[in-house]
Amino acid sequence: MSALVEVADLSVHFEVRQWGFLRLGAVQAVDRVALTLAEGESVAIVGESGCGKSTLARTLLGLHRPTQGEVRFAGRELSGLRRGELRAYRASAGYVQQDPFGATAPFLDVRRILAEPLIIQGVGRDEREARIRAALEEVHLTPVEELLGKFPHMLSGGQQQRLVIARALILGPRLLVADEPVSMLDASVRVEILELLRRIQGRRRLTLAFITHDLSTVRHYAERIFVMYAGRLVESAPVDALLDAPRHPYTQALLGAIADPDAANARRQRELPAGEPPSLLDPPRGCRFHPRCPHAMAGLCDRDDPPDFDVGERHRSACWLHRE
Ligand SMILES: Nc1ncnc2c1ncn2[C@@H]1O[C@H](COP(=O)(O)OP(=O)(O)OP(=O)(O)O)[C@@H](O)[C@H]1O
Repeated sequence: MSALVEVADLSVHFEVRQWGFLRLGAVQAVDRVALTLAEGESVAIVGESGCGKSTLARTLLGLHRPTQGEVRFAGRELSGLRRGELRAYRASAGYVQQDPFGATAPFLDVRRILAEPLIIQGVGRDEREARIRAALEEVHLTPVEELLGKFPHMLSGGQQQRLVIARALILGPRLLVADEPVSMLDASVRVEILELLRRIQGRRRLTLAFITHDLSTVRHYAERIFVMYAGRLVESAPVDALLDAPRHPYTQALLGAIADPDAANARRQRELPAGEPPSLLDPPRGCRFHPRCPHAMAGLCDRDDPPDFDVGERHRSACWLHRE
């Protein structure tokens, strides 16, 4: 499989200022992340709230500029794109946000919401109408005729997220970034929306980056998992290897914290280690997980940054435990 997205040594830091001028420091939301997504691959990026998942996702979409490092899409570096090229890139990369309610303008009807990206790309009226109808069919927002004139507040939460998905797909992207696409929805519609995304991903051979804090759902929706902690990528592996034999102490703790309904797995129900993720304004030296890690080695983990170690087939873990 050829690479579609290549991220190298990527850092995204946000300057924090008081009264607009006094520099307090920088939030290291994403720090020295490297990853590659293959064309047609479905991956999940997981981690606790505030670990930098959304910042990474938005940087893949060209919405944040890297502080350091680069993001390449189909071989082209995003920060080197000119305005017209960036517009073309936006057509290649769809975005499904967490909050479907806030993602659409309340005063536009469904037809107009879906027409907007097509108008920006200069698509003519007849073709627009045909593509809008096809998009609504694809996400099962039917009967199409009835839906076209509705406004977002007339739709249920699940219907609104289908609309957001239709809009993300309408320009025929090669990459779809879905940031916690079901976390604001009722439990009853979550599976439907996840199934829909999976079917569309398979049918269109899309590269799907699925951002979530919920490891319990990813087995069904991703081929590979990337685990983030405090702005860093700490482990990546094919989904079965990561869920069945996690190697990084943070992933092990995260998995242990999942309430697993399967009694055979009840022994895995542990708590995350005490403490909070560190402040990204002043992250700990060495491994960022070391203050919470049960295996932390004094003089090493609190001093030196662990590199990525190969611990299996396409399985990498950034932990000093693997150094032999
Ligand atoms: N524009 C910004 N300016 C300053 N700090 C920011 C900005 N955007 C994000 N951050 C900070 O960067 C860190 C990572 O945030 P991010 O939203 O990427 O995490 P996340 O893992 O997606 O969390 P959540 O699941 O809660 O959305 C947080 O500390 C957040 O406060």
